[in-house]
Amino acid sequence: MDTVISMRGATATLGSRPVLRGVDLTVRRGEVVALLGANGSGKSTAIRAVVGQVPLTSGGLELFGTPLNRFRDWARIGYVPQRTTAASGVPATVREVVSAGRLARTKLGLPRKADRRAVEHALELVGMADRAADPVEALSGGQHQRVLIARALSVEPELLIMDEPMAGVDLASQEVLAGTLREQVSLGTTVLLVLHELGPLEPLIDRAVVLRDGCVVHDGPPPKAQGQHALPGHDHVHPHAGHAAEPIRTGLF
Ligand SMILES: Nc1ncnc2c1ncn2[C@@H]1O[C@H](COP(=O)(O)OP(=O)(O)OP(=O)(O)O)[C@@H](O)[C@H]1O
Repeated sequence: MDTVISMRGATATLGSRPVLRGVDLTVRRGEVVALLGANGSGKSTAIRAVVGQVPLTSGGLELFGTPLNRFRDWARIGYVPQRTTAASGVPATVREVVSAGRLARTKLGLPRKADRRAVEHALELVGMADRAADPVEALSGGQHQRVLIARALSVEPELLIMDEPMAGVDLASQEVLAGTLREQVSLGTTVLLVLHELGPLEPLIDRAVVLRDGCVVHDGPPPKAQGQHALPGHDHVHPHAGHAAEPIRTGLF
């Protein structure tokens, strides 16, 4: 099977802190892999390293079989960073934000019909087509997240990388997103996502990689959450929930 992501013995340091300490992460074509772990275990850093935003201090990384330093094919990858607002102070409509994602494909040429169609399709996939002309400031947190995911989908990526796509997302949006993801997976899209709990995505996950203190402590079937909730000391406090920081018990770690 083709290997889409191959990270070998990756180490990375942020400030003076070793955050990745020899991470092996393989994602094969068509797989859906969840990256799990407690707060601060290095999940975001690992996927930011995959998309070239955090340099590795040692180890190797290949994307689609090409070493990162020679990889140029970013339009094959859709990336949804850990939730920031899609608005970021710049007035823009939902369609403009999603179209910005498509620029990776248009290569700064004028958008063609196919590009416009891809943007509309991405909006439909996340159930936001009827809000296309609205300013992003007017959206709820969950709707923002749907727009960011539409932006990543607008490039029609072969590999979709998402950092906690369900964080701070209302139940209705969670269901829409789970459906969107299911459809992408059925089309053969490879997916790597950071999750703090499997939740509604559990049926889609082929494999889980669990990090602890920058090391992989599990790589295999997704851990069963049930029956482990009673484990002590395994709280995951979610910083992006948008309400008072209640520890969320994942039962996974
Ligand atoms: N820019 C930075 N400078 C220094 N340390 C950092 C920086 N960014 C992250 N860290 C630290 O690196 C460690 C790993 O962070 P990372 O965001 O990868 O963890 P995570 O598993 O994604 O956590 P969370 O679930 O809270 O998002 C944490 O201890 C964090 O405080």
